Amino acid sequence: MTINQPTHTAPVQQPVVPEIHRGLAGVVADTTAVSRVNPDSNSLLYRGYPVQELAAQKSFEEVAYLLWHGELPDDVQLAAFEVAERSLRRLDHSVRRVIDEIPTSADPMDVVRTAVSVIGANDLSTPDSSVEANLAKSLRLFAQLPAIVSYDQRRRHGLDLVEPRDDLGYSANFLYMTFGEVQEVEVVEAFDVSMIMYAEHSFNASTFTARVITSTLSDLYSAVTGAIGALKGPLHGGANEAVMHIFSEIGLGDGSAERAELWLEDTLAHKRKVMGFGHRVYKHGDSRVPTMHAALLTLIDHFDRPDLLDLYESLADGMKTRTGILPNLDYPAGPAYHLMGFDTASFTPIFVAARVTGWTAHIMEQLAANALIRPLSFYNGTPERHVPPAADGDVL
Ligand SMILES: CC(=O)SCCNC(=O)CCNC(=O)[C@H](O)C(C)(C)COP(=O)(O)OP(=O)(O)OC[C@H]1O[C@@H](n2cnc3c(N)ncnc32)[C@H](O)[C@@H]1OP(=O)(O)O
Ligand SMILES: O=C([O-])CC(=O)C(=O)O
Repeated sequence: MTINQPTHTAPVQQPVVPEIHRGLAGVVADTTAVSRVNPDSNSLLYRGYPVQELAAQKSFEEVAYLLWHGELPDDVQLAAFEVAERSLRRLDHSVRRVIDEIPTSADPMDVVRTAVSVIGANDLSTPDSSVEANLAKSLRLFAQLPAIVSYDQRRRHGLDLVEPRDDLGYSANFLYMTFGEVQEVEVVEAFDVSMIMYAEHSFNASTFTARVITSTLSDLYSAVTGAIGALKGPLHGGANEAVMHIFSEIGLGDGSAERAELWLEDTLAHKRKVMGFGHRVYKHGDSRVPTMHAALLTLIDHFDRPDLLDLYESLADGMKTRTGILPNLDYPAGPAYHLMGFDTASFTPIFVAARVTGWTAHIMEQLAANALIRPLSFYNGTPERHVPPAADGDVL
């Protein structure tokens, strides 16, 4: 085979390097009406409502409805929504069978990701991306994720699945399915607040992943599955678990403040990151932290765990003094889930159960005015070169 090689020897023009936004930092990629993160006023609005007001006055179910429909439900709409959600809570046998096939040593995020994938594979309406079908799928995932997360925690501890109760609200039922008993109202309320805080946060990495997948006109379950993969990483959702690992490494109890100081000095000296601190968008503190911090204080009081508060505050104070970097939502949320009785590996799956509301709202928004998401890259690899001509007699 003869290959024509270029014969011209014109000087190679060095391409001009365009402005590159690594990590897409500071890039406004699209519009959204789902939420507004304002780092200047340190505020977060869901469909216009401050998240703090929603946490104080509304349930997670009402917030899910708001994110999907753009308005809070009235009493009739809420009653219908609750009936529908409660009717979908039970895990399908085939999903349960697949979970049972996964070793209990698996990362629970892999279990959740797989279970969502199976729900999608079983759903005959998966290819239907109409608003009605996608709302139904969003509700199905919202209703079933508590069963997946709670059952996976239980089986890791050798316990049987607890069937859902349809006389309990979302959060009370989630805790009931995890612990087999109805939890006290302070605990249920703190959990509900955490779900509202975690529900939505504009174009974060996992939501953007969901929007990228949706932009190819793939289905909602595929987009959520991809988003779960993005959330798993410790720079994103995985940080709530990492906070608890740091606490275990430092050790609770007498002298924790001194140990935290030494641990921090060593960590920063080795240029390691302290998980649960810092944020791409907020540079003066995460708008959600005060509300979640208050919920954590209620739990510390409820479970009489001042030791946890000592460590929590000394690490936050040390970070502020040494680096000026403030906690993000994962910092109070991790210890809050620990106090509620969740094992650490369940923390990021709980985040999935909350964020599925925001992800699916964005998926529907993306589809309503779709544009394929496909940015450019600047090539900095080996300059153009050519495969040497084959020697006579070479056989391909
Ligand atoms: C719900 C959520 O997903 S919230 C985020 C959860 N993630 C975490 O808690 C992980 C820890 N935090 C981080 O890694 C970062 O703060 C991120 C990834 C969240 C955002 O960071 P970015 O905007 O990409 O900034 P970047 O990572 O470049 O940090 C800027 C500087 O601050 C430092 N910094 C940022 N966060 C931290 C931290 N948690 N610990 C120590 N140093 C930090 C970086 O080392 C870097 O320092 P340098 O300029 O000397 O190299
Ligand atoms: O917005 C982000 O980059 C991360 C975050 O806080 C979230 O997803 O809740």
